[in-house]
Amino acid sequence: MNMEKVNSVDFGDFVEVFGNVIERCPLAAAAVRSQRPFSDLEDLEKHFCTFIDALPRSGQEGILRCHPHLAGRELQRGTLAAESQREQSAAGLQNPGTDERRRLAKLNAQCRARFGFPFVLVARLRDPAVVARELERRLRCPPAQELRTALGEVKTIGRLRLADLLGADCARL
Ligand SMILES: NC(=O)N[C@H]1NC(=O)NC1=O
Repeated sequence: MNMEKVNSVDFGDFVEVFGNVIERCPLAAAAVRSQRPFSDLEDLEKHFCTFIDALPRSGQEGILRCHPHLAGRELQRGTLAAESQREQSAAGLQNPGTDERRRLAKLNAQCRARFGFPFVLVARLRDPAVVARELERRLRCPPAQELRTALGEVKTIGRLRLADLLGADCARL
């Protein structure tokens, strides 16, 4: 898919295609579309980042809360959004060993209790042991730092999803 196409599709198609660049947040795509025309992938990505940065803290936390748990029940059931299912499966999180599953569930619960939102991390670039180690490290960080880290991960997940959509000849457009 080229940028000419991205810039010319109608609102409904744009939101349909880019509606999960930020997990379960089609509002981001709806807002970004008004910034057309986009010059290239980086420009489009920049507008998604600007949308996130402009939100009040409550909105940024809301974005994080829209993310499914890493290695959670939805992944085992196959009910995640297609992108999440692919990313978490690529990290080997679908079939972790029993100990690893317990460890991740405990870390997820501790994160929710401490920060009020789930851990968000670019799953496809890591494996289960690295994910668990990373979560243990982040659990000890101050809340403001964890919010910044998690939003940085959301942006990277979004950049990779955009690259997938634009790199592939998107059949939905
Ligand atoms: N919680 C969380 O990080 N979820 C995700 N990360 C990722 O790369 N895909 C996801 O679904």
